[in-house]
Amino acid sequence: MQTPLAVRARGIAKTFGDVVALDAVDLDVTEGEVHGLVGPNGAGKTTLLGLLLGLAGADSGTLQILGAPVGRALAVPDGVAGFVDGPGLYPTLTARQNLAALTRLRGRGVAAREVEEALEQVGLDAVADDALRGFSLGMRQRLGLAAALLTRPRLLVLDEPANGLDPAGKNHVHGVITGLAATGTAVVMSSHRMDDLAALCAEVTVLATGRVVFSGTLGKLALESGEVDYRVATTDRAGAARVANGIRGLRVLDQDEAARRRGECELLVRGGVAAMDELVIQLVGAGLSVRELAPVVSPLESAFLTLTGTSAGSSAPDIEESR
Ligand SMILES: Nc1ncnc2c1ncn2[C@@H]1O[C@H](COP(=O)(O)OP(=O)(O)OP(=O)(O)O)[C@@H](O)[C@H]1O
Repeated sequence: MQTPLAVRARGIAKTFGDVVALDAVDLDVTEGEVHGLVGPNGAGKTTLLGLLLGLAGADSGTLQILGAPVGRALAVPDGVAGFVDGPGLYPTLTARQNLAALTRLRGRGVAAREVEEALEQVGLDAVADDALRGFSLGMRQRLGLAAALLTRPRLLVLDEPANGLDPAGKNHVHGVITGLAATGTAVVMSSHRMDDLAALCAEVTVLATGRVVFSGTLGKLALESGEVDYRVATTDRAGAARVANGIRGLRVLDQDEAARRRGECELLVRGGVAAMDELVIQLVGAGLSVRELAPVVSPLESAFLTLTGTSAGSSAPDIEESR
């Protein structure tokens, strides 16, 4: 039997004046799945999350949330919780008072014990009686998540939940998200961090200027990376470069200036996974050491840059001449 869909979006379009924020967007999220939304700034992630939260309506297309069609009225659909552009909280109230006020606003009585548990889950129990105005961005994000937890959502929608989080805060947030998914809650979250998505998401949707350019598992996304730059640490750079230059599908790139100054025995090569495998086999066969082989940019990030037509910032290193 197929797992029921928590979100089913088809052909969603949304414009703001001349700006096309979403164009023919499809999205499927199953119950119990953590689904990542990625894309460069302005790709349409927040707009799409806003539609899921009932903050705006689509211009066209169909949207079903938790099995019910979303109409034109703007309201948070039943069973949905979350926030975009940071949670709406009261700066003068304490963390605990904020949670109590928010649950009262939603007309749902919540036992004091539930509030304590939610604060504990996001790691804010020690600062429960501190006023929100002294909270950092990461602490506010965690309190927003605690408020969402209290509604016992079946679909949780989060806009860059890892924003501003220190490692301990990140652990709490990751723990909450995976815990909710394990009990059947669907989570849709945007993030600019591929490592967070890799840690949490089964599937991702990549948006670029309002269009879906990829949807599927992270394994499938990594395959879109094509050629990736790797650093090879070896004891004999010149010898390793000779071997690498003889391998089909592999290019030796100029060592960056900083590494050259440090006198590092590092080789920078560009190629696909098969060419990289061949390099290791041939280096070892030639009696040359491979102390380390690591991608300069992770295959996931590389796939993202390729699919969205963005660059890694610095221009691609020049190709080194064969010796
Ligand atoms: N209320 C609005 N009025 C006018 N334009 C808007 C509005 N909301 C979004 N846009 C535009 O729609 C496009 C998509 O914006 P959106 O905020 O959804 O992107 P995003 O992927 O969330 O970006 P970021 O990563 O920077 O948060 C952008 O060009 C943005 O300027």
